[in-house]
Amino acid sequence: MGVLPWSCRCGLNPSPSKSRGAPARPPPATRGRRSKYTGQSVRVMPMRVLTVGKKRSQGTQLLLEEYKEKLGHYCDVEDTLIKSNPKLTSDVKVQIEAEDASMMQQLKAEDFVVVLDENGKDLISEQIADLIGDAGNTGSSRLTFCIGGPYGLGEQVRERADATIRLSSLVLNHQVALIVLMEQLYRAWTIIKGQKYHH
Ligand SMILES: C[S@@+](CC[C@H](N)C(=O)[O-])C[C@H]1O[C@@H](n2cnc3c(N)ncnc32)[C@H](O)[C@@H]1O
Repeated sequence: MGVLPWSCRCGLNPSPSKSRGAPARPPPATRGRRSKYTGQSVRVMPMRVLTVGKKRSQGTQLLLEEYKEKLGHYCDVEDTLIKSNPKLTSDVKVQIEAEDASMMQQLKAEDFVVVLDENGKDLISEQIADLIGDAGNTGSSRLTFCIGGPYGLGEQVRERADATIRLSSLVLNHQVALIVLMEQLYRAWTIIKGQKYHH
């Protein structure tokens, strides 16, 4: 059987025993389950998630509340919904610029800004824990995550980013991205605290 066309690009092969390429990630048994901050005291900064969008679905809101409560055991968490397409324009460029300006208004100089983008840096969960710990050492006073609307984030926010990360190589709906991010932030804190959630 020939190698599937996508296997060389992503490093995965449907039949690992016949694979010639390196796997995209190390197998779980060899992956570290700890962050460099596991078991250490980390400066706790409030977290905020900025999302561009319209009214959230009930399901998203329920899950969001659940993760806000879980995360709230470790740090203050705030979520802010930025109105999508405030100018009600049909020009995509104008829409992105208006959403970009609204998001920039929310960002303060003392924010450590993490932009979520499907082309961002690929992190494993332990590295999200590292990111939280590292951000606490920068002198920033708040950790802010930015999720774009249907056409993504604008130039100003992208340039303001202290880090740009991705949650998957797939493009996610902004509500899905929000929930995945919240779960990963909760997971990251359990990694820092050495708790049993992550194994
Ligand atoms: C529907 S996506 C927008 C996709 C659009 N192609 C773009 O240029 O960003 C809405 C937002 O969800 C977030 N998002 C979607 N997929 C993501 C992924 N795989 N990793 C991280 N964030 C993602 C990003 O913040 C993105 O701006």
